Amino acid sequence: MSEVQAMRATPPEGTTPSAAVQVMGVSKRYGDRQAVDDVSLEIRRGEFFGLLGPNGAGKSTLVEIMEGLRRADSGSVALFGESPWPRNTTLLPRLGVQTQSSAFFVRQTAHEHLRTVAALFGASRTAVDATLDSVGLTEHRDIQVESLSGGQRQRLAIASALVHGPELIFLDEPTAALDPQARRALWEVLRGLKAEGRTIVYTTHHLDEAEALCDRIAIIVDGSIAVTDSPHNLVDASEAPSRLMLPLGRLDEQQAAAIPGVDRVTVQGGSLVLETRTSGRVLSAVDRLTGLDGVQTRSASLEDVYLDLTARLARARQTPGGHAETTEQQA
Ligand SMILES: Nc1ncnc2c1ncn2[C@@H]1O[C@H](COP(=O)(O)OP(=O)(O)OP(=O)(O)O)[C@@H](O)[C@H]1O
Repeated sequence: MSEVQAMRATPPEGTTPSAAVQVMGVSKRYGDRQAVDDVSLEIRRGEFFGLLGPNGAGKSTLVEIMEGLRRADSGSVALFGESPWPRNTTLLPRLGVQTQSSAFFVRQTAHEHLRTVAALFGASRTAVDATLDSVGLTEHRDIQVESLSGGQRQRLAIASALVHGPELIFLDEPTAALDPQARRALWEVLRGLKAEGRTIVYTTHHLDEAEALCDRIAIIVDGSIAVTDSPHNLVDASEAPSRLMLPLGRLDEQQAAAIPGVDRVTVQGGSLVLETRTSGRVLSAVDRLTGLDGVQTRSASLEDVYLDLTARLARARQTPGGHAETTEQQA
């Protein structure tokens, strides 16, 4: 038995074959930059799992290690109980991978490109047509890849990750170059894949789509997981403020700021915006002062939670020996 076969024959220690992805104590350093720092997480089969975090937080590095495209300095990864590293050809047909720098056969048309990718996995011509259609590229099927727009190319990269019907799909910022219609159309495709029981690992900077799509998310900051939970639980447990929007002219800024429970007052887009963590109390006060006609409320969103958490972590970093008081719910 070769050394490589011997390494594959033994699943990484502590693996649970029922999990789609297990990341166990993975670290990766580039020079003096610790890109991923002792990350552990488990993604269940059929789960839609989001990876969020600021630029340079280590998301792509972590995902590439999960995909078996990059080697971890330490720790291990198991996909369906098997190590993706060194290159594990038995796992490849079960994985769909779209990276930020997907490679294309640029002299081919969109349809030829996808047929070529499909042929590598033995996927059918019907699958090619259906996948091209699902990403809205049917009318561009005969255009050369190098003549497609950035967003169309991105859709082709997504199609290339999906065409062979993989069980585990990694999408790294798939909607980055998509227009709003294409973005929403992709959400529907992804919801369909989730309904079929596929597992999706999804990196995004769009907090609204993480909230709309993901069963759970992990927020990564400086190579470490700051929090892992469902978007619902994170928003529910968060201390991020709600916002009350009043039409301008009803109260001035001083009056609004004097209401007990109001943390901050700003003027935004024709509204006086009151941030509060006690919205019921503030609403009652606004009702007494000016009535609630035309008043809109917006409860905290995942974006608020994310901004609140990353700001607190950044402040904690700047304070020697400081630590952020987060609602950490490590997986
Ligand atoms: N091949 C590499 N060589 C050296 N440094 C790298 C390499 N790839 C990434 N880095 C560095 O590692 C850190 C993590 O980068 P990574 O691309 O994983 O972050 P990210 O969270 O995916 O960022 P983004 O949201 O901007 O895509 C960054 O500081 C980046 O500059």
